[in-house]
Amino acid sequence: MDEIIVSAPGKLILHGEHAVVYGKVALATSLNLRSYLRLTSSVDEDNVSLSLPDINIKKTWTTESLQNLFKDVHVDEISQNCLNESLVDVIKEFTEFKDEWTTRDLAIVSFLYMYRCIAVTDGHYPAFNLKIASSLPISAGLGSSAAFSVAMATAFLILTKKLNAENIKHNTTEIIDITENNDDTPSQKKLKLDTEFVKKSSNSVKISSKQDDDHANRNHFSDQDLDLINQWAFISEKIIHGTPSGVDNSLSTNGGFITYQKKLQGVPKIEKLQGVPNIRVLLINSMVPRSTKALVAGVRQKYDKFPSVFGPIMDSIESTSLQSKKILEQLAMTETPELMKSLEELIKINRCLLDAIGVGHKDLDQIYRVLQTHGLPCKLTGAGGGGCAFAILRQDTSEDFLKEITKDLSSHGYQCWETSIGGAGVTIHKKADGQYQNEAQFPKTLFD
Ligand SMILES: Nc1ncnc2c1ncn2[C@@H]1O[C@H](COP(=O)(O)OP(=O)(O)O)[C@@H](O)[C@H]1O
Ligand SMILES: C[C@@](O)(CCOP(=O)(O)O)CC(=O)O
Repeated sequence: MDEIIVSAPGKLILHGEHAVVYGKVALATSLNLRSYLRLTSSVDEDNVSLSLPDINIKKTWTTESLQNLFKDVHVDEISQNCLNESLVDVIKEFTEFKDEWTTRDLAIVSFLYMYRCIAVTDGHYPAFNLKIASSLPISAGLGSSAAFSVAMATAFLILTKKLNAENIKHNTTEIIDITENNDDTPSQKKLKLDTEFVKKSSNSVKISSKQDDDHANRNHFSDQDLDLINQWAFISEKIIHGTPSGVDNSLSTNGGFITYQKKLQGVPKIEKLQGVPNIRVLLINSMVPRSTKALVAGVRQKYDKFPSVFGPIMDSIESTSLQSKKILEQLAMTETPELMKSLEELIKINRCLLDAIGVGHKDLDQIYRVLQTHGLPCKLTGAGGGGCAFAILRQDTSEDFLKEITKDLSSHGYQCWETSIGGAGVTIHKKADGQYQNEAQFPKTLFD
């Protein structure tokens, strides 16, 4: 069957979570865990179907019902630059989760919003099946919502040919769409899907890490395409999160290593770091689910109550980002015990700062204690309140040492694994020899 498959990575914030919401610099990198989106032509050609197996959601709407829903929305009210709150309200009313809004429900609102704003063009409502399945743990601080948003924005932009035309060959797969009749025949209009991208090395995104070269080779978006994807993904993040800083979607779009700073006015400052060393990272999942939206709102409340206390803490968190960035740059030359020690010290310091703003959790404390007995400092990553923590491993860390740590952590019910970082951002998976590139990494549920 004709299809589009795209994927977008999760992220690891090394330093700067929460502070980044207040305009401070964050230091972050992409993960090798990704969310995969598969868009196929609809068997029942009047339907739009959404399948989100990771959060147990399956929904189908007729294109006619969606047309009715959005009949009063004017094109000039739609833009990737700002969230249309009244459109969100219309969708919330329609989806019937009227009282208790969970983040999970907001995935549907975000889908319908993006469908209307990107997939509908010239009053034409396309029918299709869309599925998103992730190898990322959801709501664990690794940016699953951003990966979800980036993958969705990209697929809709491809579907409607809104990405840089120079980059796209219009000769590949096709999807059947019967909602628009040509002449008097109840005909099927064939909508071309642009799944073949021509390599354009002059403006393709630069991957700063030495790792994950196969991902890097698949990424041929222009900077302009990436900006458009990122802008739309940010809108989706706003629906799911409320007040995101934009660091997660920027990283999921671009991949690699970045420093990110939100500006109160104007575009955020994103610096792509080049030549970052091949650092080893251990990820630990506390298995405690939490909501970024609730945690960010909780910090905001306390910040507003005690600005003179929270302001300097946010400044200090920013300093951990900036100092660590400098160390990473030095590490690119050579790994010395002193530099590794400084990186570890900053991790310990920031962990205390994050505790001070109230985003710790007793299971995270337990993880810190277990790793400390092995001499490994670690900190939470993402919004905290549970979710994931990470530790940086020295290059000579042995397998036996890692096995011991894993055993210790799993005896407390925590998962841990070494992960590779700095890989490619949003990627289109093309078929070669009857197989998709990196198909082995796709979650099984993508094809169920
Ligand atoms: N694979 C997915 N399928 C469906 N929804 C997803 C998926 N990944 C993320 N989401 C959306 O993002 C939300 C999780 O976002 P959040 O709480 O910020 O956690 P994270 O730290 O993983 O980004 C989910 O509740 C859902 O709305
Ligand atoms: C806490 C914060 O800095 C990061 C949240 O990351 P995550 O959603 O927990 O993956 C919020 C933000 O940057 O929007």
